[in-house]
Amino acid sequence: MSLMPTMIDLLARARVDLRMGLPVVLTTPDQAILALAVEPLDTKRLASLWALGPIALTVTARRAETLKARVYDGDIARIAVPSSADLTWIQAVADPADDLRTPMKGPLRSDRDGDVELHRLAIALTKSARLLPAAVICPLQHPAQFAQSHGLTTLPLAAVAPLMVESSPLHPVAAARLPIAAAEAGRLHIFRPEDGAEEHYAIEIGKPDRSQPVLARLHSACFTGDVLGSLKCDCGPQLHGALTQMGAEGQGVLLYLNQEGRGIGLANKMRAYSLQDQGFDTVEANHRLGFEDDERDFRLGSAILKELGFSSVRLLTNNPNKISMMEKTGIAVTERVPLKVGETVFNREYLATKAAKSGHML
Ligand SMILES: Nc1nc2c(ncn2[C@@H]2O[C@H](COP(=O)(O)OP(=O)(O)OP(=O)(O)O)[C@@H](O)[C@H]2O)c(=O)[nH]1
Ligand SMILES: [Zn+2]
Repeated sequence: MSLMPTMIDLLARARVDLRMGLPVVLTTPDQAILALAVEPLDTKRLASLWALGPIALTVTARRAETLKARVYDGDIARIAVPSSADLTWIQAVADPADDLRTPMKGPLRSDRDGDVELHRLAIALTKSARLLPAAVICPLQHPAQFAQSHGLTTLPLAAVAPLMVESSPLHPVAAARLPIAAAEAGRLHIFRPEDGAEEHYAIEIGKPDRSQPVLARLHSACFTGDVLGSLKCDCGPQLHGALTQMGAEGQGVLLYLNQEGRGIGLANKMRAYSLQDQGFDTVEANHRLGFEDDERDFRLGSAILKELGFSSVRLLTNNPNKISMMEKTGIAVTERVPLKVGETVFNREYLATKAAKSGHML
């Protein structure tokens, strides 16, 4: 019995299944659906899905608004898939890449009435799998039998929903001394969540006194900025500026949270960049893709700080949401330390948009 997968294991498995283009079975006591992520969908699997019955394409309300499709279900919309629709049609509705070239996707008809909790779960799963937030869905009559005969992962809503809402507990895995350019007295700690999602890191500079507020930064991963030195954002200079300040003060802690692209993943961030090349700003691009402006979970930051023994911080940030999330999750912010570095001609508009639309302090 103890070797059987727990609900957290099944959730991790479902994320991988969706990324591979496999269906997952989602159930309540009264109904069941088969859900596949649109992004890795192929013609063979789509044909097998059609053989089961009518299909709905579930997208977020953000994407539906761009498509001018009716939203009857709050934060999601169920778009009826016409029997003439092929894979290209489905992917064009889900993916805004060609919106400007082919603006007319419709007329699109949205389903209404009925219970949509399972559709909402399907969208949450595609997001947590860092895929485009869109799923093709078909009702299932005999879910247990179907899942068993096809070898599919089944997630009962009641058991999995609380796991999707809570941040997964994080555990320290390993730590070692790491002298860096900004400070010879560096120590890198690795934290691993129980749900199989990305690991996160903390670089501790010096030996900060746990009874005092520590100079801290919650840095979200930005491969383009941190590693490649992209001029489109200010992440690289912020990362190095924060470490340099910690080095100069002789102590501090920088959390490197693997929430690339404000939590949408690098592939989706590149989709957003491509939309930005078409003239949309950073917030509009996220919305056209079907995401909120910011999909990050900053509770991770407080969990890691607590695990390291800190209870209060002097937070290096310009983002008021980071401060309120720290406070809400039990880390006192005694001071906000502004971090203004790295403005370029390429990121000036991006920084202005963050100030105008996301409440960033200039
Ligand atoms: N989706 C999306 N993400 C972006 C874009 N540009 C940068 N990012 C991501 O935005 C995040 C920026 O992280 P941070 O610098 O920690 O956060 P912040 O909200 O700017 O707050 P502070 O820097 O603390 O003021 C990183 O995950 C980047 O990968 C963009 O145009 N679209
Ligand atoms: Zn960046």
